[in-house]
Amino acid sequence: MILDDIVADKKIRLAEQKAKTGEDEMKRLAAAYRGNGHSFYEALKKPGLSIIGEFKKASPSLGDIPQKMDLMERIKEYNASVDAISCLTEEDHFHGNVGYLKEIRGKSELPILRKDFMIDEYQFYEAKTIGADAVLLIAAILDDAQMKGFYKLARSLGLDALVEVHDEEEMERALKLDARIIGVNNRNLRDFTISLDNTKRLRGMAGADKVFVAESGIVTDDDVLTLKEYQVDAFLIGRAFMEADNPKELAKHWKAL
Ligand SMILES: O=C(O)c1ccccc1NCC(=O)[C@H](O)[C@H](O)COP(=O)(O)O
Repeated sequence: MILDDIVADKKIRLAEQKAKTGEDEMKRLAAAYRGNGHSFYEALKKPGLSIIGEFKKASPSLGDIPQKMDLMERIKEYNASVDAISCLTEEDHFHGNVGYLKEIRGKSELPILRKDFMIDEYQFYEAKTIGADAVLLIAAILDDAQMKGFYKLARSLGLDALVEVHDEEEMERALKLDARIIGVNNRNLRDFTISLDNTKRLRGMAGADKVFVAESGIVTDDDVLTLKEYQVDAFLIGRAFMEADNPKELAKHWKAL
């Protein structure tokens, strides 16, 4: 399965990174980081639909994604239309980089989600040093002890955690964790098929006190209207914005639907 390959490659990258910047040094840098603090949770929790606009250059399901505009231009579009930004920092399968997130941080006051495969404490300290406000915890690649430890670490660093689930069993685990932001991924990570029914099925399991995010496969007006009916707090949108000539107008249009 693709997740196994991604995690295996991530472990190799981590070993290389730690050889360059040791764990103690990364912790020191995280403690020394002075940022403005942008609340991912508050940005999604506020009344009305919130949109997280993603920046990605490639993905396993899409391959290389043609870039309609440079990153600077995209940041301007997102600054004028969305509520938070998601930046892929995974190198091997999404062609992401922590450098992109740093660039976004320098040019945006929106909260930023570090979209990566978080499997090691080191990445949380690094997320802090690059100016991220939130990290992704994917239930499918973490056991309960890891989820609990990483969630606690993220919060202790002042980072929010978007806990991503795909099915009922993973949702139960996210609820046991008492995660305050839960995302349902509509993409089946085995065959990459999309089903918005995932959000429909799982929405009821999370109470109204949770910030509920619908992730992936949101491309058409119908998708947006369907998901709005399910009372989600926020959408995470990658492909549609990457393919749009004018992501700002698209985000505004979808909010107004
Ligand atoms: O997008 C993939 O192919 C993928 C494969 C394996 C693990 C994760 C994957 N995507 C990460 C994401 O969560 C999406 O980038 C994000 O939800 C936005 O999705 P979309 O709007 O469909 O681009």
